[in-house]
Amino acid sequence: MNDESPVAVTGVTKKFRSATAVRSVSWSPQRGEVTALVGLNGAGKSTLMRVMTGLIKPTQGSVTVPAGQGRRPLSAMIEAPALFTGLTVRHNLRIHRILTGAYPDDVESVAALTRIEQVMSRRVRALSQGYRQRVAIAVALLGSPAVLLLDEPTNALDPEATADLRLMIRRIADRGTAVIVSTHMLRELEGVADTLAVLHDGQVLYDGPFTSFVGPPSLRVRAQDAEATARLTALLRDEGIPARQVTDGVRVPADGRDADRTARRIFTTAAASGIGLVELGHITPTLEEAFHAAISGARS
Ligand SMILES: Nc1ncnc2c1ncn2[C@@H]1O[C@H](COP(=O)(O)OP(=O)(O)OP(=O)(O)O)[C@@H](O)[C@H]1O
Repeated sequence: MNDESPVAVTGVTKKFRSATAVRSVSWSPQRGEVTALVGLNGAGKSTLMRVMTGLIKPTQGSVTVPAGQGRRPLSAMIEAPALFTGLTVRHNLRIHRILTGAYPDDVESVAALTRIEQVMSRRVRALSQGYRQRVAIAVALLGSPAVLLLDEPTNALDPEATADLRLMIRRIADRGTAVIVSTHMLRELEGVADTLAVLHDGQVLYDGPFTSFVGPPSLRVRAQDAEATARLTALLRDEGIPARQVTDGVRVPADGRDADRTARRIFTTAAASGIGLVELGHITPTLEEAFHAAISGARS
């Protein structure tokens, strides 16, 4: 764990009687960053979050949460928000303020951060799903937690409420909290999350910058037939071009300004050897392609 990580997960495995939900996960989300914890249904996201909160004990490994230096060390919203639906929003916040030992001023500051000031006097049961979710997050923010875990917070939200939530998550992280948000929808936190952690079958397959996950663009080359494709791949490699044969042709990494020059070299090499090209174009992998590639790599 470094100075920037307010929580460290070390070698955590969680076994249930019939399933291993989390396998040897080591992970340390960073202060001031939004981390998207992405995985298919059953990948182990909720279990990992529950272990991080201390709700369940790991079978192996440990979770270290240093003292919060005046802040609450860790707070979470997992499953349905625990709100008193017959009470007003302000009353809910005041009760949780006392339960968490937060400062009285915190009630107004979390209300401002989650933009719920205009519903403070309304009963929770009269609120829309989007506002209930905001109130639940406001409750979780009492005491300025160093780490905030949100488990599938956009479930049941409409697109507008989801967009609001994305902005809110960013604002919270910008105040120095490590915000970890689980979702099974890869694109949901694109543009908001700094870091992506891909969980599959209980294991972390990728943990790094969100923007690096898809990898660089490449050139897609298709020759007239399989024999020509294999020959072209070998010729390009002889020329020092890192060509890779794939099922539908040849891929050549091609980033930025070099891409056009590399494309011309491929064209010239093919023409000089009498290889007919059926296709030569740029491709940028999508998030989904990168995700499926990561998962199928783990399966093989
Ligand atoms: N209390 C439990 N007892 C037995 N098995 C469990 C328990 N909790 C989770 N599991 C199993 O552990 C695996 C991971 O479940 P988990 O709920 O952590 O995944 P998830 O990524 O949060 O999925 P989802 O997106 O569907 O909520 C699944 O196979 C699940 O059936």
